Amino acid sequence: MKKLPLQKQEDVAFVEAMVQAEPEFKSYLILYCSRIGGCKTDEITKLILKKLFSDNVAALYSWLGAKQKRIFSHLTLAEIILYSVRANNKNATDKDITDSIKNWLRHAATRQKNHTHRNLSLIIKCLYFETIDNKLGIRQKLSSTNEVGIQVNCLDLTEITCSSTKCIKTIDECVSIYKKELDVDRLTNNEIIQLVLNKHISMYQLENVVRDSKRAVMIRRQVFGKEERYKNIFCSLPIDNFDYDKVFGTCCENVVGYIPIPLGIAGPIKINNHLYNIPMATTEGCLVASITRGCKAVSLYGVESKVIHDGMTRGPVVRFPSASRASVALKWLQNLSNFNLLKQKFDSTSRYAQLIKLKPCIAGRYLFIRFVATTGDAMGMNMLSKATETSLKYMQERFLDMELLSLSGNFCTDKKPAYINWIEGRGKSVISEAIVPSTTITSVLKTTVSAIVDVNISKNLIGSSLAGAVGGNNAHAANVVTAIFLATGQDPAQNVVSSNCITLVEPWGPKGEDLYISCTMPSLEVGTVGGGTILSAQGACLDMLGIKGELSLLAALSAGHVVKSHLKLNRSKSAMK
Ligand SMILES: CC(C)(COP(=O)([O-])OP(=O)([O-])OC[C@H]1O[C@@H](n2cnc3c(N)ncnc32)[C@H](O)[C@@H]1OP(=O)([O-])[O-])[C@@H](O)C(=O)NCCC(=O)NCCSC(=O)C[C@@](C)(O)CC(=O)[O-]
Ligand SMILES: NC(=O)C1=CN([C@@H]2O[C@H](COP(=O)(O)OP(=O)(O)OC[C@H]3O[C@@H](n4cnc5c(N)ncnc54)[C@H](OP(=O)(O)O)[C@@H]3O)[C@@H](O)[C@H]2O)C=CC1
Repeated sequence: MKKLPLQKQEDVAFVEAMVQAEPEFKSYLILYCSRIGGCKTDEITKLILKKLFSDNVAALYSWLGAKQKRIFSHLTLAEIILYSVRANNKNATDKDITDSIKNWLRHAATRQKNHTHRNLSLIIKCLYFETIDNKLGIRQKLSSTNEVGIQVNCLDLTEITCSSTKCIKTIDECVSIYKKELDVDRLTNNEIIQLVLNKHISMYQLENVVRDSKRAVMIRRQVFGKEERYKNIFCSLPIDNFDYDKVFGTCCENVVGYIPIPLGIAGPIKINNHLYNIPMATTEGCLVASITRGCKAVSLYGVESKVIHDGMTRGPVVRFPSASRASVALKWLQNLSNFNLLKQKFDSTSRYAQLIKLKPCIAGRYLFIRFVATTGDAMGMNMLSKATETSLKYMQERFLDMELLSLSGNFCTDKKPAYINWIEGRGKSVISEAIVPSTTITSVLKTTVSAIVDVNISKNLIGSSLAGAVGGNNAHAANVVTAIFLATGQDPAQNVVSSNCITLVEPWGPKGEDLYISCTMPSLEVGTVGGGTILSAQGACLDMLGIKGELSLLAALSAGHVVKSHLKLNRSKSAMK
């Protein structure tokens, strides 16, 4: 077996012999190389070179044999590269391509020195050869190759099939294969695209149909890419190095790639005597710097933080024939033994969700019931929805005239500003406090206690109240909440309610030279299991915080960051001076 990238001169000699002896193998390699991708000529060329040659072997070559190296331009592989690059970019000239090759070969020795283990060898089973050569119509020719087969990445092999610009089968044959066998293993990507374009397969069902998430994403991109206006879009949208299996059916539909967001680390910050670094995904320059300065400002005494209440909510709306019937149901709900009956039903739906409270509210013949429950380490919205639905079914057995209008009656309230969350709390209710010594106020924040207090009163208290803000008595809690939510796989839309925060500051100490600051956040909707936390990058950020399975800490941490972020107020004040 040989592996790509080729590691030794003997491997190169072997493949050279193969491509010269087996025209089909040469075509196969061209297809393989032309699907490696890239946008500009230099990038395409280097990606191909990187897939084919290790730095070890590349260091033995120069384009024309200079420095007594082997002559790369004499290789049939060089011809294959030129051909494959042009297949990607028709405008690529021989000079552009050879310049890229020369340059890449020239630096091989340095790369080799710097990254001895960088070689990303792509391994797969020879089994795929059979599938692929069938698809390409090469058939048994490569069976001899199997003994010596080059190992390549199965995904790349799949790409090869899609690279074919023509359909080998007619659309009717494709439909027949798809319908009869209900799988598309025998179809090339291009043939599947034809099935999508002809509406035999829904775009969003590709994962189910091809049973290979990455292949589905690639096909979808190609379908969209057929539209002139999207032709160049996908060059800038990454596709690789992402676990699409985790996404499908859980995090997103109709997936065509992912959006990279810069991830910064703020801190460290001391919360309840532990030091944390804070992962923040943001595109707002200055934010991480601001939070890091805030963390520095409270580093002497650290932050004390507590979760004072825990309860995720779902508030359905039901309707009765009359207000008086609705009031009977209201009374029924207020009875403790009925609560316990409902709780039994509610709790039976999950190992973790536990009903702790019901808050009914009546408006004419409409009854709103706010179910409040703890949800273990999960944010809990799906759990609440499932458990609430089961509880309501039980209630409907008691109240045959009860009509369920909506499982969410906006009395929850999820993803909308609402006083009920501000007053009653939702998710984790967290308080955090810190003391900033006078010396820090001067040296790190470069302002005064009175200036900070002044800004906090005028802006966060008076200004926000004049504006009629709900939970907006702060400077930029949403900045911190959202950046941490994105980094750690929380539901980003829940920044609306989670950013509720009131920041309070006072002069502190015998002479009032120090600053006391607190942040109260009644509705942090966070989890360390479920939702986007299952994705590996987001999981890694949770690992950085060391809080998987210890949710209260995340809540505390978020609040702690906000404490720090609010110290940024001094900066505005300085600027005003
Ligand atoms: C899931 C559906 C769409 C099914 O809807 P359905 O009608 O059962 O599905 P269908 O199989 O009959 O398909 C109908 C069409 O939906 C689309 N469709 C169907 N499936 C897909 C898919 N996989 N990917 C992409 N598109 C899809 C597609 O256009 C399809 O037409 P077709 O192309 O087949 O002719 C529907 O039940 C729905 O919209 N549910 C609501 C889900 C939702 O909005 N979730 C957001 C989270 S809830 C939340 O965050 C806030 C909340 C709820 O708490 C706020 C509150 O308090 O109100
Ligand atoms: N449905 C809706 O209306 C809304 C849904 N969402 C979305 O809901 C998702 C989050 O829902 P959520 O309910 O948090 O997550 P999940 O739907 O992923 O539910 C959590 C799952 O993890 C299991 N679990 C395992 N270990 C634990 C543990 N230690 N603590 C808690 N649960 C554990 C639960 O078990 P078990 O099965 O025993 O409960 C449950 O199956 C997000 O994707 C969010 O975007 C957001 C807003 C509204």
